Amino acid sequence: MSVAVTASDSLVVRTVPIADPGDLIARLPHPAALAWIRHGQGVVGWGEAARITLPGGPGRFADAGHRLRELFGAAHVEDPLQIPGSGPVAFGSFGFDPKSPDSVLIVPRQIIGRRDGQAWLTTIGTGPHPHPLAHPPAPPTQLAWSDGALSAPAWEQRVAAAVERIRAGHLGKVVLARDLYAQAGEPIDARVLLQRLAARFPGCYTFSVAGLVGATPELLIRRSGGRIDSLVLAGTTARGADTADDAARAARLMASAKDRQEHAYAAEMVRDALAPLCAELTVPAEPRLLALSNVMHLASAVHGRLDGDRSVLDVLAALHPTPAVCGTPTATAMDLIRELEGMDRGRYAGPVGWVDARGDGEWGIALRCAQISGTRARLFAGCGIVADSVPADELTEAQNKFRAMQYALEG
Ligand SMILES: C=C(O[C@@H]1C=C(C(=O)O)C=C[C@H]1O)C(=O)O
Repeated sequence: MSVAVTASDSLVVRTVPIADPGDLIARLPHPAALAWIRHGQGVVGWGEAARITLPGGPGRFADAGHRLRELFGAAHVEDPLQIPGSGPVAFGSFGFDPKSPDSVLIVPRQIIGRRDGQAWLTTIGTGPHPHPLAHPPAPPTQLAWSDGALSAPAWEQRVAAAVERIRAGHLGKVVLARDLYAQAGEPIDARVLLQRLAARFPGCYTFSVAGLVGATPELLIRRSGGRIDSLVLAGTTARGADTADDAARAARLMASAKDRQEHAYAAEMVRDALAPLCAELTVPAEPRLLALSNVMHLASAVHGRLDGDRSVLDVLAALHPTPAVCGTPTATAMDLIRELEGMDRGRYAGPVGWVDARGDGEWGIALRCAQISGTRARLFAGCGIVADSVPADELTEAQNKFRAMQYALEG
């Protein structure tokens, strides 16, 4: 594990209320953006007061909590607001696979937050603060697309292999993903992607952490004081060509035994993982429909009240990976993903979000996203596979999910 504190060993943190800053993304001074925004509310940050990189292992969430308690515990904090997201905040993104060494937490030098009619600015670290650079965002140009680890037909064969394993009784569900590359003529500016995603998917969580940029509909866990919320998604169909087609597709999704089963695996695991941590927990008996501009999902909104003093990172440790992105049983599905996907997911399908010094925070599952490295974007999309899955349909579903980031890059 490495902790690079770039400002000062003991952080100096100051939060002040500010007038409504308007569009948070427009406030980001340069492409290395940190962001977590939904319906125009959330937190954005820039600069690095500290960066914590974590080795792999199932203990990475506990390690992260420990390092942050040390860092924030030693900080000199002035925070008259004392609300979720005020005071010191770390943006984070964890590797999907416990074997992945990619997990990272970044404490920015400056943060702007906006929620429920309140706005604040937090400055972290001593010394001069980086001045907003006059670096206006420019959209990507000359995009060239190519397959990632597997071509579409090769990936369909892997889905067929997964269906065979499921039918043979090895497991109930596995989520298989694909990657896709986009090469641009100039370095890709995350702010353009964030603007496009936030405008097209206002109800999703538009995020950017250490080059991982996307708009996820899936809230893994929000902690505000003792209260927690989660939105479990699994079971997907494309949007219809017109209103009648859309309504017919929605009705088919709600009635589909295959999609209901995919969803039940995920909702039941989230219930079972949260129950021992909660004094109160409500899980709906039936999923409802969540419609996005590219796809529709079956969704279960879960609410609860934590028992005892647990940080949002403690809850993450209990939840990740849910069957929405891994499968059932978890260990068998993780092994099958390693065997069949032919790629390392990196931080795709891992938790992404932020945590403050009180242990409040909001974390989604990093979906509908791409890893940006200079002029290249690596996009990811996956689908839940069960006994009745049809490989060609799963390929179409993955292509529909890719559309979010393809739009972010192409406009
Ligand atoms: C794996 C992804 O999405 C997940 C899988 C879903 C499904 O299989 O129906 C639906 C929502 C997400 O939980 C993805 O978008 O890459």
